[in-house]
Amino acid sequence: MAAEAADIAFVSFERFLNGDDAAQRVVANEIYDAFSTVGWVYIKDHGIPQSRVDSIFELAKTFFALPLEKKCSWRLKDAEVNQGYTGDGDEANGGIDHKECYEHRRYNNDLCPSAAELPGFRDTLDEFYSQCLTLGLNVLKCLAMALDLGDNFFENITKSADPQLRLLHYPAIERKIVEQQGHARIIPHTDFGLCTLLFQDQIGGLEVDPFHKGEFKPALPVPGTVLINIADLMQRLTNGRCRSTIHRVVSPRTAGDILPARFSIPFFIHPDPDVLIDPITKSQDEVKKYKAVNAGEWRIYNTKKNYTAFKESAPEAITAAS
Ligand SMILES: O=C(O)CCC(=O)C(=O)O
Ligand SMILES: [Fe+2]
Repeated sequence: MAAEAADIAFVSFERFLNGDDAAQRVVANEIYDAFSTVGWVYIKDHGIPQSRVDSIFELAKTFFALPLEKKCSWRLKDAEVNQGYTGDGDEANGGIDHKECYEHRRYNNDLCPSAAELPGFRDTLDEFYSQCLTLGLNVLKCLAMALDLGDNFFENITKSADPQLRLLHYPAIERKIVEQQGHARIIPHTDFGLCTLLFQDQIGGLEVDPFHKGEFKPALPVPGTVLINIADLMQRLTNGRCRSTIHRVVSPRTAGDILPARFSIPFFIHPDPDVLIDPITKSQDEVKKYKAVNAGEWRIYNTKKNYTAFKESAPEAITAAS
């Protein structure tokens, strides 16, 4: 059942972190090449120690192993805040996902287990969050360099941004349940912010459809790397130059009637809520492919759309702006 893996480039970030301006520009162009084709890149030598990443997976295991009742005491209540625990079945836009999540934020973080409830959880996640934010902003700086937007373009639109660090658990489950029509571990979707950092364990099952032809290919786990993918707002902002591509999590392409549990850790970067995402054009005759949208409204709209419980209250205004 081995399938050809998606053609996702590997870029070493060491030359960005320690190199001179010329070395940084080479890295920037490599990243841009990946983002403007498949929309995904593996970054290695990124500066976040593997031991830290491993410790976050351990925290996730501890958290999700708690009784459901306990996890529900931190249940996500408000799509506008989008922080806390989401149970299996509570989130999926147009299908059925078999997963549970915990969302961690830097400013709105009331539904986070306290040090007394889960020692080390908040502090370790806070530290990891800043490491992800630093790496993410550096990768965005690469994009700004490659696109000649001014090196600080993204820094300037993320000053008060409150990205979302997500711990994801796909429980062990019978293969035949996940493989029913309309079901998945996470159904095909694009992410809706600027870009996403994604750490995954060794189980597999993440697949990307790079050219939207319905041909999903595995995006294999590679230790020591982080996957980064472009999301919808970046596609809009770059007038389609960077591609937000469809992905899903399904059964890993291995034998067995029971799928083992899988854990992953995405970090979704969104701009400041008051920023207008208006496509950037490079010449006078380039036509804008997308309407301008307000980043804060976009985030709330898309979050509400995904949560079964909040769906009815999703504002209609943005639907017309696609
Ligand atoms: O679990 C994964 O590997 C992917 C998760 C994902 O695509 C998402 O949460 O948006
Ligand atoms: Fe995703």
